[in-house]
Amino acid sequence: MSPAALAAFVGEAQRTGNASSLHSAGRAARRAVEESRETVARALGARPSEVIFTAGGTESDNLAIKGMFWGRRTQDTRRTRILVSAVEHHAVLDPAFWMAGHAGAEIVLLPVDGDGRVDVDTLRAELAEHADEVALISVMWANNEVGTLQPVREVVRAARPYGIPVHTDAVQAVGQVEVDFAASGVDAMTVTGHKVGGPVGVGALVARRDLALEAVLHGGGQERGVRSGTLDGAAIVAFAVALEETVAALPERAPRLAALRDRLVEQVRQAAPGAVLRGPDPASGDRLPGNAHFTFPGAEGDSLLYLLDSAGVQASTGSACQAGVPQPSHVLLAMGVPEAEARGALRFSLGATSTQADVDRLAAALPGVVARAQAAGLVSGRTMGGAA
Ligand SMILES: Cc1ncc(COP(=O)(O)O)c(C=O)c1O
Repeated sequence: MSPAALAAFVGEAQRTGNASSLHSAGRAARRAVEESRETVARALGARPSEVIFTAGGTESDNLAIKGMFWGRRTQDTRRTRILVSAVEHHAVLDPAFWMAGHAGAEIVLLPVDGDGRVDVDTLRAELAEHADEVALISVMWANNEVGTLQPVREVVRAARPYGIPVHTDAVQAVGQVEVDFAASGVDAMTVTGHKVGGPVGVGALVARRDLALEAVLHGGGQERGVRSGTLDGAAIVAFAVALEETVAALPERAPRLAALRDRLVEQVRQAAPGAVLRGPDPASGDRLPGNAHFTFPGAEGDSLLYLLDSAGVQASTGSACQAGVPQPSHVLLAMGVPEAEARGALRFSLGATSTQADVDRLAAALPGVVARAQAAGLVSGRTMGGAA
């Protein structure tokens, strides 16, 4: 957490009032929450009344997918289709598929190109044929694995003539690129605290007031009745402080991160000549400035991750485990990366505290780490090209 966010968190946590209570301590807590709502709205180009506080990105995505589906379905029972990009985070994909199993939804996965960019032509074709059956569209602002910036405005333009609501998961985008809710034209947008220097376990769904959105959490009727539960004032206040700070620092940070990322890409290519950069060309401007993602032929992502960790470098594979077995990333598979290559994936994320020294440490460790991971791959038989 950023020092300012931490200080705000601690200060607010010492308050005794509950933001739903009417006594003076409660009213003071309520005021702090409402000021934070204004701050969050200002930072995201939204109105305060559009900000629904939640317990983070996963909850916001679940509220968007389930709440928009039910909201639309209630108005028109023919609307059973949920259109989502094939590279969404599991916090979007899993509620969508859950709705298929439990609420009669039909999921249409929108394909992506080799850089992970959603194919808007497929979306247009789908809408031309089935617009009356579509409940909602969800396409993320930026991909969390390969950093691809999605054509969200084009998605909105395609959807608007049919009046179909669009949700975007902007968890990764906020603080890395300019995000303006009103200008984007989307109907709902997910953000989370821990990606902007705030606490974990807090976030928001920004949603237009005229969006049909059913509650997922029922109870005390907080947050305009769509998200019941006593508000976590300390987390909300700290989230607002961090978000404001992060957005204000964007003009300085984005070019600095992009330059550092470009050097990282260059140094990784020199240190590991077989490494393949995945996602858009950094020079295209279609990629998050703080993201670099590679596959390393013949190596397992998990081996690379653990070996780098012991060299003091933290990276992420982006893939999930099922029954203890690492699965290749659905994002890379959707981009057409062969499964064997997708197994050797590593994502490097640069943030506010990243430095050239971090990149140098990675470059110094990489040749030995890749050689050891490839040797381990040979032993386990999980090598590129399916040897053994
Ligand atoms: C794109 C995206 N969506 C949703 C989430 C989930 O957010 P949270 O961890 O706040 O639940 C993440 C987490 O990193 C993410 O990267």
